[in-house]
Order: sequence, then C-alpha cells, then structure tokens
Amino acid sequence: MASTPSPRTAATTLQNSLLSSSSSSSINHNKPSNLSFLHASSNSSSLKLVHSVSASFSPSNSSSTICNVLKTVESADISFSNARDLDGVVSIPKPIILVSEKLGEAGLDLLRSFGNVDCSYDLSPQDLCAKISLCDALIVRSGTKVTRQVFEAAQGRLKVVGRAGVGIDNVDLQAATEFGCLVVNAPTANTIAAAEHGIALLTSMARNVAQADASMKAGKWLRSKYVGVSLVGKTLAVMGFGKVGSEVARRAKGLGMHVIAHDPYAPADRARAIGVDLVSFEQAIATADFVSLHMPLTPATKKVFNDDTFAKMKKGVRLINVARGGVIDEDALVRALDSGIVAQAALDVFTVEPPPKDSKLVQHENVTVTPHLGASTKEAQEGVAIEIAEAVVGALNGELSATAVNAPMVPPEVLSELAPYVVLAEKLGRLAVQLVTGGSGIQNVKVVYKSARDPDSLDTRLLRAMVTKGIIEPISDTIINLVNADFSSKQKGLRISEERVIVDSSPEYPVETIQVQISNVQSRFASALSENGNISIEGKVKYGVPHLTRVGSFSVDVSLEGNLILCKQVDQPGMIGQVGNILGESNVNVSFMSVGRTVRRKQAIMAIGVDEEPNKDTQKKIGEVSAIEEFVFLKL
Ligand SMILES: NC(=O)C1=CN([C@@H]2O[C@H](COP(=O)(O)OP(=O)(O)OC[C@H]3O[C@@H](n4cnc5c(N)ncnc54)[C@H](O)[C@@H]3O)[C@@H](O)[C@H]2O)C=CC1
Ligand SMILES: O=C(O)C(=O)COP(=O)(O)O
Repeated sequence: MASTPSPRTAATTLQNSLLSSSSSSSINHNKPSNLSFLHASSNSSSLKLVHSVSASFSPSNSSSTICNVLKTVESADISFSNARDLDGVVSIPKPIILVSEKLGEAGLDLLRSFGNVDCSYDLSPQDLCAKISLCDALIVRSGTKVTRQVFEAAQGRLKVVGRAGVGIDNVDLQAATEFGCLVVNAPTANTIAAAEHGIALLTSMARNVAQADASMKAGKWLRSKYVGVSLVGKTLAVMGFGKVGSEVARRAKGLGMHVIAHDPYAPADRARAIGVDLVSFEQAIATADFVSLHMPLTPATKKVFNDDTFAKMKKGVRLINVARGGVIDEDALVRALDSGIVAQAALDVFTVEPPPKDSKLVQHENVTVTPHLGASTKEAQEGVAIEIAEAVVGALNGELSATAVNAPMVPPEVLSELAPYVVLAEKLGRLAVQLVTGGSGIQNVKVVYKSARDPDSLDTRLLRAMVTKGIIEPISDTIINLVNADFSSKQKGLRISEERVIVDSSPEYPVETIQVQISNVQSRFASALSENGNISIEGKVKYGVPHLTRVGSFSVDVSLEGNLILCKQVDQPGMIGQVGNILGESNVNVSFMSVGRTVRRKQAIMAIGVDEEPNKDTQKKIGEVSAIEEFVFLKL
C-alpha cells in the first residue's frame, strides 16, 4: 500500500515540483517528447506522487507571445499513464550525477549513496555537451566551463549544477536561470585553505623562496641576489573583505602588518573588530606596500587592476592574487613589473587556466606562480566535497539549498505549510489561461491572496512562481520552476502583479483564497469574466485539497482534480441529470459536481469534475442541451 508521506516528504515532493521536475503538463517543444516525470498532486492529507505523464507537442517559436500560441495550447495532446510499482508507489530511477573534476572521496560516497555517479574528468567541451543530456546533476570545480551550450545540450534534464568551491564565474548563471537549472556552491569549506595560500604567497614572495629554491636546484648559491623585504610594519591592502579576505587580514595582523581593506559591501564594524580600517579603492591602492586580491570576478571587477590603477600604486608595491586572474589586466601587470611600479607579484589564478606556456607573466623573474592551488588542501577538499554533495543531493530532492546562487532560499517548514496552496496556485494558473480565447494575448495577470496573516509574514514567491508556471509552462520550451519563473514571464512580456488582502479569519492557515485575474482579454467562457471584465477564478484549500470556489461572479465548489467542465445554464431542475447522463453514456466518470447561481431560477454555473476527457461527440451533445448557454472543457 502507498503510505502517507511525512510532512518532510510532502515538502520534498512539492519542492520537486517547484524546482527539479516538470509537472503534469510540462512540454518540451523542441522535439516531440515522451517524458517521464514526477507530478505533485494532493489528497486530503498531503501530497502524493501520482502520475507519470507523457506529453507530445509540436515545435513552436519560443519567442512567440502568449497570444500566438494559445490555440496550440488548446490542441495540445497530453496523455496520462500511471507508472506505479506493485505497491502503488511510483518508482523513480536513480539520478545520474556527473562529476567532471576531482572531488574528495567523502563527497563521492555521499553522492553514490543517492544516485549513479559518473566521474569523468578532463572532458572536452564537446564531450561534456554530449554527455549532459543524460545527467540530472553536474558537479564542477574551477576547470569546467558550464556555458550556455551546456545548458542547451542538457535538453531540460539537468536540474542542478554544483560548484565544489566558491567562485561561480565559470558557470553561465544567466543561462542556468533561463533553463530553470539551480546552481549551488560550497562557499565555506575552502576559506581557510585560500587564506593560508594567500599568506604562503605573501611570505614566500617577500623572501624570494621560490626563486631561491629554483636557483639552488640549478646548482647556484646566490645569497645576496635573494635579499628579501620584511613584513612587519608594512601596509597590506586587502581588496575584498569577505570570507577569505578577512581571514587573510587576521593572519597578516599576526605578522605585525598594518592592514587596511577595501570592500564596498563589507560592514565597517566587522573590519574594526579585527583591527582593520575600511578605506576607498583609491586610498587602498595608493598607500599599500602589499595588495592582496579577494574579490569575486564579476563584470564590475573584470580587469579592475589595469594600467591606470597600477599607475596610482606606490612604486615597488607587491601584489598577491588568490581570487581570479580576470580581475587583473595581465598585459598591464607585465608592463608594471617591467617598469618597476610592481616589484613582485605572486599569482595563484590566471585569466586563462592553464596559462599559455610562453606567458610573459608566468615567466617573469619577479613573479611567483602556483597552479590555482588556493583550495587544494586535503582538509578543504574533503570539506568542499561534503558541502557540495549535500547541497546537490538536497537540490535533487527538491530542497532549496542555503547555498543556492540563482534561486531564493525557502525554509522547509514554509514549503511544507504552503504545499497544498502551491498546487492550488499552479492549477488556477493552468485553468485561467485556458479560459482565454486563443489569439487574445495575455499581458497582465494579477494574483490576489486573501489571508488573515500579516502580509510581511506571508512569502508569496512560491505561489507567484506556481501561478506563472501554470500559465506559461504549456507554451514554454523550458520547464518553469522557482528558478526561472520570473525571468520566463518577463521574457514573454507577461506582467504578474500581486495583491494581499487581509481578511478576518484564522491566521493558522497561510492563505484563505487565491484569485487569478487576467485583464484585457476575451474569454472562451464569458461567465468567467467578473464585473470589471477580467477573467477571474478563485480557489481555496479545503482539508488539504485545492478547490475551485469562484468563476467570474459565480460561486462553485469543486475539487481541482482530473479535468473540469464548466457550463452556464438556465437555473432549472434536471440539469445535473441531463449532463450526467450524456457523460455516463460515453463512459466519462464524474468525480465532483457543484452548482452555483446568481439569481434563483435564472442563471447558474455547473462545475463538473471528470476523470476522462469527453470526446467531440459528447461535447457536442452537452452543447445541444437547450438550457445550456455555454460550456468549456478544461484540463487540469
Ligand atoms: N584560488 C583559489 O583556489 C580560491 C579562490 N577563491 C576566490 O576568492 C574570492 C573570494 O572568496 P570568498 O572570500 O569566499 O568570497 P566572499 O563572497 O566571502 O567575499 C568576496 C568579497 O568581495 C567583495 N567585493 C565584491 N565586489 C567587490 C569590489 N568591486 N571591490 C572590493 N570588494 C568587492 C564582496 O563584498 C565580498 O565581501 C572568490 O573570487 C573566490 O573565487 C576562493 C577560494 C579558493
Ligand atoms: O573555490 C574557488 O573559488 C576556487 O577557486 C577553488 O577552485 P578549485 O575548486 O580548486 O578549482
């Protein structure tokens, strides 16, 4: 027997729907597809995995506006097939995790206990693209470039990229977000290793350790050539006062150095606490004897050390870089070394890694180099491997990792509480879009949450993302999830606004009702228009199950499971029987029925939940019932 999932499982299942998997009608437009994936649905107590869904869809222009493709949505062929094992539980194949660079054993063990791990080091970009469509997760260090091409080649399967380290400049985050792929990193485990390497480079550079060692090994004994400089009392400028930078500062203080730092985002009190003055960029570079770089590589920091900046430095300054090669204009550094502005440089990182063998910078006699070893201690690599394995496994389980780089962090307890509302939000979005007449064009959607809770304590990002998913996923060529919902809606020219209305009910429940309104469109079912001319549907969660409670200005009450027929009719006896008979004759099973009316004996809306899709003939017969003014069949 299928057991009732625990709240944790429920939250995880929900997160899968939010993050890692497609839901009931996810469709890959790029090629007709037959996909198997998890679908979050609800029963009275909690969420269950219920369906494997196969969907086929013809290609469409992904840049088309919603109006151009609504007709296609209406004719999409979506078929459901259960994929349960003997216990009625969906069997899920183990995820495939590609590890493209050396990772510590403890992390690999953790990954192996969860999925099938493919350690393929030194893949060419072409080989990576060829493999990636078979992988659910990819773990990299700094050597693998995770480009847009990689996400394209993944064809929607890649759910998470784990960066076993800090810097994510080798991952195209924009592309990851567009493709709905979560990126997580391991930001803490290599901090000390990087800081210690920075100090190692600082001290060995000051005393010419590497050069002296090389010359002795070449049979020389050059004591006067390698006279060094002392550190005590010298000024060190730490550029980027984050995790590594502050640990370098702490250690340099211990060496008796005067430490200043530049970081536009660092709090002054944190610097002051370890006796470091935060100063401007200009002041830092103009006064320092040693400059140590610890900022990330971003568009703002690219080549920030260039001819102009070197010209402003103290003559004879010494430079250490354990951050990223790209923050330095390397040609300018060679010029600064040649002119003596920079007396020495100690570099662990390079614009291109490995740098060309004939690199003037690497070969320069006043430069000490290491091949990106900052994070390479046994301890750091074990720590990083565990940190990233946990983050990737969590992400594959649908959890939103605390180290997510391109998605909001949502605590598990919030996810668990919102679980049925998230399903409701997606279904309302899916219903609302089907009520729009093909070709009308959707630009403005408003989601109204009625809740007894203080608006500040209600996190609606998940709900908004799921309404968005319901609306645009059927016409999108990518899976929509929490990572890419906002991006995808903007790209399609869709403006989704939100309103929170405080109601006088129990704050025990996060949301009383969710209403989805679509304005300035025509509807296939005129009764779905409210007084102000907007398509408007509203739902609520009852006993854990999402229900449709309002269509236009009519109240209804039907569980949002299976499919739905909405009929507008004259309010008169016998209507339920007539329509029920027609459906029964064609073997369409009715799961729920509800009638809502505005004025007695005048007009009513009948909402009928059906397990199967009525064929054209059956739909025609319903339309021919004289008291029925209009009706629409909607897929949930
Ligand atoms: N060589 C190696 O093996 C390693 C290199 N790293 C690199 O070191 C860098 C720092 O790492 P963490 O300290 O862990 O990161 P972090 O995020 O804790 O610190 C980075 C700091 O740089 C600051 N920053 C951003 N833009 C800046 C700017 N324009 N000017 C000055 N400061 C700026 C941020 O406010 C932040 O405080 C990263 O680029 C990372 O990739 C980290 C670990 C190992
Ligand atoms: O964590 C970082 O940012 C690093 O640069 C470490 O890189 P690596 O994992 O050793 O290739």
